[in-house]
Amino acid sequence: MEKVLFVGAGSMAEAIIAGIVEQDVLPGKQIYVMNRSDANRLCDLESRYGITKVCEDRSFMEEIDLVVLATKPKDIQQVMADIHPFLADSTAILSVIAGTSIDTFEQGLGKRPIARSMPNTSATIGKSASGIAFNDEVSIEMKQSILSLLGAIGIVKVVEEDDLHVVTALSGSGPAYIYYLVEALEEAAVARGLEAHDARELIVQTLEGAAAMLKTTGEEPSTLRTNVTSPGGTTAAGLRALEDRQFKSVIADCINSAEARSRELGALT
Ligand SMILES: NC(=O)C1=CN([C@@H]2O[C@H](COP(=O)(O)OP(=O)(O)OC[C@H]3O[C@@H](n4cnc5c(N)ncnc54)[C@H](O)[C@@H]3O)[C@@H](O)[C@H]2O)C=CC1
Ligand SMILES: O=C(O)[C@@H]1CCC=N1
Repeated sequence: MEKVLFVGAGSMAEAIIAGIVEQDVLPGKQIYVMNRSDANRLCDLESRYGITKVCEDRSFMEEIDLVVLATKPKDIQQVMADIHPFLADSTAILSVIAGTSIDTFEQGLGKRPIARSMPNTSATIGKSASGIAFNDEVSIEMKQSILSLLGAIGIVKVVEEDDLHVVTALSGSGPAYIYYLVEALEEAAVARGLEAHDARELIVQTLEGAAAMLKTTGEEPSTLRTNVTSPGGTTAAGLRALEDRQFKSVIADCINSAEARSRELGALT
């Protein structure tokens, strides 16, 4: 894969571009980026990542190997109408758009190789947790190229297309839940008298340590939780407060609501 065009230059596109450039998967100049408006945004990306910015000219498009669609779902019909006439038949599509189905892309862009994925913003530092599904037009070689592109920005799981809705709810939106947890922990700690700076460092290290324990020990989270929980101790008291407030049911509501919204967004496009 030599030339990749990003349509949409928002936070997700930047996270992936940053990951690709940082991991040296493609030189910046082979990454073309177009946006609806905001020329300053394209200049900014050009100066930071060395990408090639695209304005009115569409003649370069027939040389593009892969188009990454990174607009909001509501803009996709307009995007497809804009780019379809200029794409070569062999150009593949990689969507990162929440909800929108492969079927919708096939209707708007014709039967061609299409991958629908769901990365997350930790792509910026090569730590995305992405899901992906392919249509039947994607060759083995193209699949490998796309998987290595996404692999450069983190881990990738190939899933059934329908499961991308729950992947979106879990790991696409997931970083926001973790940041919200950090906010809540910090507010509680500050309310109990800790300096915000100290609280933040303690929380982030606790998250990092817990994630590393899960990865390196291979233990079940419930076992690791039990190891922390002394009978009659502080952790048991804290966990009891979470259970009293139906913590697991709140989290299930969170995932179910996000999944339902992904399906809704898909139906709207
Ligand atoms: N932000 C996140 O954490 C994640 C977002 N996504 C998906 O990525 C997509 C983009 O999300 P964000 O980057 O957060 O949104 P964003 O609003 O930051 O970026 C969207 C960009 O698309 C551009 N755009 C709109 N219409 C266009 C058109 N016709 N032609 C060219 N460019 C156009 C806008 O100018 C904007 O820069 C969404 O579909 C979202 O579901 C997926 C995974 C994670
Ligand atoms: O909130 C959203 O709709 C997008 C999809 C996953 C993360 N951000």
